[in-house]
Amino acid sequence: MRNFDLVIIGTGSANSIPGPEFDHWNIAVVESGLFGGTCLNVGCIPTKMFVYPADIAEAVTTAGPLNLTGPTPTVDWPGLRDRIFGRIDSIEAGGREYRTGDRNPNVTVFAGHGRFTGDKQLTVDLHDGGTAEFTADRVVIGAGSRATVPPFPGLGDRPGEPGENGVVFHTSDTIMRIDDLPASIVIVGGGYIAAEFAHVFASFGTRVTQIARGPHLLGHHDADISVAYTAVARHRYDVRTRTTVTAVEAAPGGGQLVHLDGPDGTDTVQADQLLIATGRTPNGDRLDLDRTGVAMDKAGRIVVDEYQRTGVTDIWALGDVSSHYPLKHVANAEARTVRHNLAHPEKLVATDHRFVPAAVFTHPQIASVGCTQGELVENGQDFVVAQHRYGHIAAGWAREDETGFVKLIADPQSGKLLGAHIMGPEAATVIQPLIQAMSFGQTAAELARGQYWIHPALTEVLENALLALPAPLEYGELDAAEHDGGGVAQLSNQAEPIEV
Ligand SMILES: Cc1cc2nc3c(=O)[nH]c(=O)nc-3n(C[C@H](O)[C@H](O)[C@H](O)COP(=O)(O)OP(=O)(O)OC[C@H]3O[C@@H](n4cnc5c(N)ncnc54)[C@H](O)[C@@H]3O)c2cc1C
Ligand SMILES: NC(=O)c1ccc[n+]([C@@H]2O[C@H](COP(=O)([O-])OP(=O)(O)OC[C@H]3O[C@@H](n4cnc5c(N)ncnc54)[C@H](O)[C@@H]3O)[C@@H](O)[C@H]2O)c1
Repeated sequence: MRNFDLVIIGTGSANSIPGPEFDHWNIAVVESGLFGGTCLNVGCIPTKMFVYPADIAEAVTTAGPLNLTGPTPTVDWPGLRDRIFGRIDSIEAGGREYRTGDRNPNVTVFAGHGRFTGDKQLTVDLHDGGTAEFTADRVVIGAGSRATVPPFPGLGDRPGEPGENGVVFHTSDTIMRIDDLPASIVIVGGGYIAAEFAHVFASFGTRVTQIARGPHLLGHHDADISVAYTAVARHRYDVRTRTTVTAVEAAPGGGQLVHLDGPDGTDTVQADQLLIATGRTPNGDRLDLDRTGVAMDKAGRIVVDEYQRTGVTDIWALGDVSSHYPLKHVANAEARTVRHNLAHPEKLVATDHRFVPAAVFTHPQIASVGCTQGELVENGQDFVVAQHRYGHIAAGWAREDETGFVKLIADPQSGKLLGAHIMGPEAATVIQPLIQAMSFGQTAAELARGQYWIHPALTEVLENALLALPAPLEYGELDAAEHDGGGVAQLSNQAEPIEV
């Protein structure tokens, strides 16, 4: 049986591991799907390529307060879709060609589903019908995750294809490739994917109904953000919270009938398309891990330590298959850790998971880093809070922004930030100085006054929020700091959700 120095399962972030330092190793790369993984093919990149035109359509159609009125843009969906995937599909093909071609003579690509058959022994069910069996000195598992589809009555198990009862549903894997812009869509789920696609379709003029079982959308975010975001979303489209799907059936005239049970009783919504966005499941359960001794936790994630080591020597895991943070920038960071540790087993480095930021590219954008207020209350940790509205800085006036805000949470003793939560224009970019301050140990006061803030840029909303935080020395003397322009500072547990 052939032996490889290294076997890599999955070509998402793990595909960045084979580099010049491993040119003397025989490496097997196993990929069952599209080369480049989720982010490139069905995740971050295509979704954001849909979000950007959606942002423009939304801005144009809601520019009345800026004294701009005009026709609603017409969306050429097939053109938009083909432009996006024309670029992505060629990158996918180029990535596959790069690894299989002459430029990587030490790499063998196996197109098929890999799984363990023994201790560091694997088999691949090849797409061409054969199998490949080999052993490995080292294995990197970067097998990612897949869309979770709940067993709603009437729902089949193959997205994008009619079930026996004629029902067609989509996941994020298939919805971006549909033939036409739907007149109506039901989106099930209250998380990231639902928020981003609801924004895309609502901006393009599709009638959106979003179904969430919790009381608010984006329920894992800081409560002020999820309450405020839910209110904004309700102004844009039909949001049904505390609502569950009881059954789905094909509508007689085409489309789907989605039966619901919510606070006002039962209801049925008919829509051209149905998108299920109810979370993702790590793919470790499809690797026969018990054959090699790699453990998974109760949520199905492969258990790794801070060096990305599984419990089995020389088997590593990274990204969605093992991470508590299923985000591309985290998968990439974990891949860098594994790459270093494979090359320098005597000098291991750990992945820095201290301050993992995330953004939801919906409307308005949302970005966060660190603890939520709810987590701090639960942990009994002391904190101070400050908020500042975009509408109270000049860049917010320019936009007539009425909903955006920054919420900062800080440690009253050290003056360092514990968490930051932003909803508003360019939140994913605006938050970066806060991530930097937290990562490098700067205090809120140092960040606020140790640098210039360009006027009149969006980042002034951070400057004002930072200044609204009580300084560590003032802690205990202050119960509510007034700050010009609408910021508020409050001691622990006194922060009220801001109203929109
Ligand atoms: C719609 C959507 C939007 C997203 N947007 C963002 C975003 O804006 N920002 C962000 O940070 N994150 C985003 N994410 C999350 C991000 O895409 C993932 O966290 C990231 O891609 C995970 O990378 P990975 O390398 O762990 O796994 P993947 O990229 O999923 O790679 C795993 C690969 O392994 C292959 N594979 C699995 N099992 C096997 C097997 N047994 N044998 C062979 N091959 C196998 C799969 O085919 C896949 O190609 C988004 C996700 C989705 C679904
Ligand atoms: N911008 C980004 O960074 C970005 C964008 C998209 C996805 N992602 C990543 O992908 C992951 C998956 O996204 P997602 O939106 O599918 O998951 P999510 O965890 O963000 O949200 C899942 C939603 O589905 C609901 N849900 C779960 N099971 C359900 C059921 N049986 N019935 C009804 N509702 C149910 C949950 O209550 C939640 O509202 C995210 O956690 C995130 O890490 C990131």
